[in-house]
Amino acid sequence: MTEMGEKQAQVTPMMAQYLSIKEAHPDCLLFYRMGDFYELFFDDAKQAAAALDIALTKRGQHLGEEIPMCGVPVHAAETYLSRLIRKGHRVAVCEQTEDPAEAKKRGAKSVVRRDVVRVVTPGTLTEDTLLDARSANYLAALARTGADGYAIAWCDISTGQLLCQPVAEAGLASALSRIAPGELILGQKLIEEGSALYELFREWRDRLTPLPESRFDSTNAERRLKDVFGVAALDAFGDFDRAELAALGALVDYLDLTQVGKMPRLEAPQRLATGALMEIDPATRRNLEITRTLTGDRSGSLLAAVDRTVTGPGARLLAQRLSAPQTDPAVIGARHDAVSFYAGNSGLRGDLRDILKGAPDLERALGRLTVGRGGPRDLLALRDGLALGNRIKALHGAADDVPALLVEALSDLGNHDILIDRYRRALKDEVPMLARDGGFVAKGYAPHLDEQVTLREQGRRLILELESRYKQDTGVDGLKIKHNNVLGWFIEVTAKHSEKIGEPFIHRQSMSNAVRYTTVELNELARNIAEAGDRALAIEQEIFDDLVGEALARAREIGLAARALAELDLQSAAGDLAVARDYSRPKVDASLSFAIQGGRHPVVEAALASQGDGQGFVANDCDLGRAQRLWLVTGPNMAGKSTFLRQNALIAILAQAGLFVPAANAHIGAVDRLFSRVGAADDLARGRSTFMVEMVETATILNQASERSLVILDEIGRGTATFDGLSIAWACVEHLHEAAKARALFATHYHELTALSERLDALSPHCMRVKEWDGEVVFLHEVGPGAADRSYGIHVAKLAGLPPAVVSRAEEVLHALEKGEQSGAVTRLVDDLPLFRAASQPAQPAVVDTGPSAAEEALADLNPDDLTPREALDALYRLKALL
Ligand SMILES: Nc1ncnc2c1ncn2[C@@H]1O[C@H](COP(=O)(O)OP(=O)(O)OP(=O)(O)O)[C@@H](O)[C@H]1O
Repeated sequence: MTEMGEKQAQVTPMMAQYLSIKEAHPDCLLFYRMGDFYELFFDDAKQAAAALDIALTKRGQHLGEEIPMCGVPVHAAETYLSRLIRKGHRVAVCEQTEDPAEAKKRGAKSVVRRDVVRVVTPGTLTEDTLLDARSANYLAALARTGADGYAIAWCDISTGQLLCQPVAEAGLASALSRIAPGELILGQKLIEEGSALYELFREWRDRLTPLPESRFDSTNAERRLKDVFGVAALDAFGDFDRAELAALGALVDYLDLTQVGKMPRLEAPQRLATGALMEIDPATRRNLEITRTLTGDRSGSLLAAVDRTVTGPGARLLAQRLSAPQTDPAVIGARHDAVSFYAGNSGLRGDLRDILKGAPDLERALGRLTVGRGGPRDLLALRDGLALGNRIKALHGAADDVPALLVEALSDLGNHDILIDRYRRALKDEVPMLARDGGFVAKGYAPHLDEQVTLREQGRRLILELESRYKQDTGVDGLKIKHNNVLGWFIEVTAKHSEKIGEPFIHRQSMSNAVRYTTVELNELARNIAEAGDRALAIEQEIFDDLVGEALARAREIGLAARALAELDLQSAAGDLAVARDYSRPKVDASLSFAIQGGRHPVVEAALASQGDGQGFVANDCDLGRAQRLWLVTGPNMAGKSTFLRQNALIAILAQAGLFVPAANAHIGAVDRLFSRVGAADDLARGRSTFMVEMVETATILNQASERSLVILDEIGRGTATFDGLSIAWACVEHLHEAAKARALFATHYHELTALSERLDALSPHCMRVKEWDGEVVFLHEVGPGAADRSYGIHVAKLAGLPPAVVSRAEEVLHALEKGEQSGAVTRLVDDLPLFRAASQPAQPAVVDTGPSAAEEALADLNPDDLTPREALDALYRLKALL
């Protein structure tokens, strides 16, 4: 035998099994179940030990080398899993799929059968401990076909919602940033270097799961989808193109692959029509801090400022609505009706919110049950969540004029009395996490279970009796009958009493200070107890499966009720917000108007209110009607330009998401796309400077904005030399006005741009008001018509604590530059550009010492006292001629 062959022959049967399972899951860490542990070997062990900071040990040898190993206890596996998933790993969980006793029957050396039962990936999580209760976790698939272009399909496996939409290549970034998937599966080719989308996917690289192209085959996909939904044709769900089918099919396929045959409950796929949602590109989404701030926190975002929901599902629905504002005035109006209803019924709203505060997360409980990972607590969640439905329906029973959206939600709560009643009878109020621990079925529900429980308890009582009898018989008072997992039941006495122990005691174990025995009688009792216990557990497991089965048979209805609870939470929370913060109902229609009266910034206003220093937020109007659709906003630094711009964009988002808005009045012609260019950040990871980022974002806007769009541009061009910046800003304003014709707010320090209002009819100059008081500047935060004349930058610099010497020097320079303006020595355009004025001053001629000039010499020769007036005049003429 060759050396290699010899080594291979040394591979133990268990290692051979491990290696073949591992080979089928090369991209995952393999959690290999051994008793009470999941063990990891070889490279997996090294990676996991480093990621989890646990000890790396060794176990036996493979091909002459020691095998690195680490392990995590099964009972604590979730915590370790969550850490691995967060660090970007995928984990294949491999369980023992037969009883070790069965394996033994095949021969002493046979290995227990094992199989991967689940592949844990970021987009397929269902455990509460692995998920954030207030944000959705989407798994998305992106497909491309030659004829139809791209499509994205996505689902939340804990809720079963399945959506898809066709997307143009240019819209991919927006769509992905809206969905924000926890995991994105896509064809390998799309992310190959050189692919047109390579750049786009860099941003998502931690969440990508590339798969072979064959998984995106639309014909296979169609077959698979028909299978999963049990239909002969998919037409009933909508008219899907090939790309959509491919994306949906790949998604379903991947679920099957990772859940290993336990397909989660999926609702019929819903198709999002093009144009149904307000498009918000990734930069705008980020900069407007809709669901997260620029630093990635929820707190400080628009979502956090307006979230008054009291349940996890309600919060998730709100995040989803804010991420995807609608464009259809009818859909939006229906939501506003619902908010209006709760805003106007404070008693009902308060009662509803009190009920909802105790609501369990029905959606996620159902999600876990459908993939076979549920436990008794999930059944309790169903029981209690569905029971709330009845109370909520009763609460609304007496209300008048309940709007359509809420009527539908109330009807979706459904009638689950039979299930609730059965669960009430079947389950205890305190139940363990896992069904296999037993002890969750209520007494009286199943007599044959109670019998076994009684037997088990009787057995325990008999053991106590036995203990006191043995104490008497032996005269050893300290004799005890105990139980542990290794020995089972045993009798224990301290070592010094051991000589008093004889018949019928059989020695089992000697410890340093105690000796353990058993007896035939105790063995008998123990066996009875164990058997009763096993039988009880088996019965409980059967009951559990039965209860789960009943829920799964009604999964669609329970899903609807869960969604309805989320909707009711969201709408009543929105009503509460409207009242508490004085938000009003916006009018959204198909016009092109954008008229906000008394608008406020939801986040800044809330922040000022919480500081409570009496400095309230100053409300401002904004009217981008046809005649003045482009506002040019000038004003000093710190006067509130950015706040004003952003507040109008946020008001549009809130209104179209279906919420009320922080304004006295708002009339908005539905915005189809929202663009912003605000703030500036380097994108060094992509090798883009601040100015480059600014220009890329500006280019997107100018290329894509139309008259239905809303554009906010803050200080375009400030990142480069003043001339360049002004020219770019100038051209952008012209383009927006003439070509895109979008409703737009343009904030700038280039006051020169206001001159454009003479030529561009719909350009309307506005400025932030300030008051000068005793040499100090007071910001009024008020927007009014007209243009600002100064920037007060030095004033702000002083407020910011620039050293006094620098501030006074800056004032000197400014003064000199302003005086220079009157010299008329530079062109008019340059005059208006303070920074460049200095550079453009004509250089002073260099002084070269060439001796006295002829005129100077002639002058030196003159003696005024000797001259008559006539001679003096002649001399003057001579001198002039010498120059
Ligand atoms: N309408 C308002 N009411 C009350 N305070 C406001 C208002 N608008 C802005 N502020 C306050 O003024 C601060 C500065 O506002 P903002 O950043 O919008 O100014 P800016 O004009 O864009 O400044 P810069 O030109 O320096 O970027 C804000 O942080 C906020 O606290």
